[in-house]
Amino acid sequence: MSDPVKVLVTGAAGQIAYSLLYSIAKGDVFGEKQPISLVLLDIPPMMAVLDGVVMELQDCALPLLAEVIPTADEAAAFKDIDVALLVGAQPRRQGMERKDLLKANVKIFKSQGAALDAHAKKTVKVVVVGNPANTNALVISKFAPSIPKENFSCLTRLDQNRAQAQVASKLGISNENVQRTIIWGNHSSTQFPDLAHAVVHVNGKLMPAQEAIKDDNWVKNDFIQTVQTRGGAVIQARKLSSAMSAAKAICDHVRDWWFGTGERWVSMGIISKGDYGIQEGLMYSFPVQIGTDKVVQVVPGLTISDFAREKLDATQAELIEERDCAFSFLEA
Ligand SMILES: NC(=O)c1ccc[n+]([C@@H]2O[C@H](COP(=O)([O-])OP(=O)(O)OC[C@H]3O[C@@H](n4cnc5c(N)ncnc54)[C@H](O)[C@@H]3O)[C@@H](O)[C@H]2O)c1
Ligand SMILES: O=C(O)C[C@H](O)C(=O)O
Repeated sequence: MSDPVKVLVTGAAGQIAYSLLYSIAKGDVFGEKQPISLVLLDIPPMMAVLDGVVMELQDCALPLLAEVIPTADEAAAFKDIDVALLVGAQPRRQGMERKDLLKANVKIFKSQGAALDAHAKKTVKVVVVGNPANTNALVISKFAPSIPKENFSCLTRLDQNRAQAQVASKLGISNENVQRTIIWGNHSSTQFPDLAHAVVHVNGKLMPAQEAIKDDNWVKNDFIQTVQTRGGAVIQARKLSSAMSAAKAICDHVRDWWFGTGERWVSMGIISKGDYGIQEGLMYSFPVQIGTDKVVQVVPGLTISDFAREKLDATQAELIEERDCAFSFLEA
């Protein structure tokens, strides 16, 4: 067997982690032959709860779980890690937008950026989940200047999965028969879930999703709004933010980064290099393909309609505002 992959999960005593840790430890992400060393970071008041999580992981008697390291110490947590899954942050409650969390949460990512810079492997792959995810990811990348910018991402895979599931449900087909749904921009209610390039298999035939749906009003209104506001709808129903679906999306995101996507397109927040006219340096969700070398590349050459352009720019404008606000808090 190979050496363990060292995976840090922050917010390890929280609700997303409770679903996520089992999937990682049993081999859903890094494969059924890859041993895992799990590092679990949370804040000091949560250490007793974290002890319970550690007991449960032990009681799962999983063959791949080589070691579990619970800690409240950032330096110890980031030491020599291969993968950082940064979940730990306040979740939003009913009536809040994700950017309302900015003030509390950006400080966490500044401090963790310094720890990442000082202690992690330079090849570390970073996925930010804690909201507002794009801006937190941008903050941590700035405070970890020795880690290549390409190694930072934020989670928009949950939005992609939501979009895929909405289309599957509309057409009465299975989820695997819907491909190339795209999420552009911010993991917020300004994100643009885009079906212009999506394809579906219906009755054994591959066709553009919009041709199969035959309902432009649904594509341009109901679909977009449902995906944009799905996180809020879950909060309203559960009184807690999404956790099971978020954990599943994190697994999808990391597995695809680790092994590559092949011909599939997936959406993830990455630091813009200017593709599709998006300001360089912003953490923006694009459709990407990932090679077996773990290199992420934006899908090139997509036609952007006037309708799409407006949406791409609106979510970009929100990200610029969030970025400026985050850095003003950090400088204050
Ligand atoms: N990007 C996405 O798609 C997506 C989806 C769902 C939730 N989220 C976000 O993920 C975050 C976590 O959600 P949750 O439901 O697990 O919340 P939760 O409140 O159940 O758990 C968060 C955990 O983070 C811990 N924490 C707080 N500060 C920390 C720090 N500095 N270091 C380490 N741990 C810290 C808390 O003690 C808590 O145990 C929230 O910000 C939520 O909004 C993002
Ligand atoms: O919406 C939230 O605040 C939680 C999460 O980001 C989600 O999309 O479910």
